[in-house]
Amino acid sequence: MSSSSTAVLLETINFAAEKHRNQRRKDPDATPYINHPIGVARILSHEGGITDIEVLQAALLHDTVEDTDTTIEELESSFGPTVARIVQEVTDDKSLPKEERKRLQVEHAPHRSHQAKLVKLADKLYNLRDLNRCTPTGWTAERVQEYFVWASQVVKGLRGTNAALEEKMQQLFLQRGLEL
Ligand SMILES: Nc1nc2c(ncn2[C@@H]2O[C@H](COP(=O)(O)OP(=O)(O)O)[C@@H](OP(=O)(O)OP(=O)(O)O)[C@H]2O)c(=O)[nH]1
Ligand SMILES: [Mn+2]
Repeated sequence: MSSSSTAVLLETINFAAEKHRNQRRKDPDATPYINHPIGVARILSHEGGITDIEVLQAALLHDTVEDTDTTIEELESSFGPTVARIVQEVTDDKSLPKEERKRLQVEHAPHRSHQAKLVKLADKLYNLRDLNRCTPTGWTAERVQEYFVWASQVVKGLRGTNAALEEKMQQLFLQRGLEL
């Protein structure tokens, strides 16, 4: 890695950490939210073999627009049009009802760019592993299983994106009695 890409990644991690500063995960320990985007980028790099820095940056930033006051314009001026576009592609429209948002993820997944599909895949892999690690506060076993079922529908539309990540995802679905 060149020294400039190291600096770019640190700039990106710092931006995400500041934006998610006051957010926590839904697990009983209320883990800092930033653990999730860092883990998603790490899955892409360490397990998916991804070296495209803009994909790794988009992974670090992927929940900033959906879950904080960050705008796409802000991402574009700080990190450029490609990173901003990938984050836009993986951002749900929070003004829509939840059921509609979930349905649109399934419908749109096959039409996303390759870079956005990579981020989506790693996001789902992280969240499924997190559900196996511990149940979010207030979630029943049925809700956890429903998340797995829905995630398998989304991941179906992401097939052919990254063999290593899809193989690991497949194992998790099989453990739940689901086919991909
Ligand atoms: N498994 C797990 N998820 C947690 C936890 N804390 C926060 N989350 C977030 O919750 C979202 C999944 O919960 P849902 O109830 O289905 O979605 P919602 O937040 O939109 O209501 C994921 O958002 P997302 O990353 O935007 O992905 P997604 O909405 O595309 O699934 C995930 O990152 C946790 O402790 N465990
Ligand atoms: Mn996420």
